[in-house]
Amino acid sequence: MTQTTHYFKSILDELSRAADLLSEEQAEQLVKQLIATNKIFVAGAGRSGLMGKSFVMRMMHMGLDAYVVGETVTANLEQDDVLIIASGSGETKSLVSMAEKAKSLGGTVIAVTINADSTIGKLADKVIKMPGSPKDQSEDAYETIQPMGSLFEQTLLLFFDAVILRFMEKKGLDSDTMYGKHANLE
Ligand SMILES: O=P(O)(O)OC[C@H]1O[C@](O)(CO)[C@@H](O)[C@@H]1O
Repeated sequence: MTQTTHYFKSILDELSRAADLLSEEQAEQLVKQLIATNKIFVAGAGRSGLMGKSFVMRMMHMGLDAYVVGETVTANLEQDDVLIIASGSGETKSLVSMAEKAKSLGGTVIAVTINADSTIGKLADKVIKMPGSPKDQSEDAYETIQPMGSLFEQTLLLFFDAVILRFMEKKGLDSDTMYGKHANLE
């Protein structure tokens, strides 16, 4: 095994441990919220934002009215719409302001974060706690061989994909029906 494939397996081990630490109840609440909500917005900075984008794409494939905050084409957040904020630290400044704005507009804020006691965690109506180490690992005891927020960002991607599968199960969707909404001008 080369060193790179060895690292690959170590990352998988870390993700496997992360799966055991997720809350089924919090995940189920998120799925229920997606079913009940009119419009869904997802925000995140940097790599956390990239994972959020992939989640929005699948929600669109499932027929949900979902948007990436900051994209050129997005709707307006209205009363009772949901804003999902993905932030490992829960302290990214632009996302703190966004959470405050969404609350002032009557939206429901869901924080997906490592740090439930963070500024965004405290502002949120609901917190989905992710295991892992925040990008600043200097004072964190969680063990990972990966730099900064990598483990959180990978966990986020897999968690969101698992949420998609649960939503599909509840709504009787399959890959064929969703493929009907796949981009066909690419
Ligand atoms: O998830 P956070 O803590 O809001 O940080 C945002 C982003 O900052 C980065 O460290 C890069 O600037 C990314 O790895 C991370 O996704």
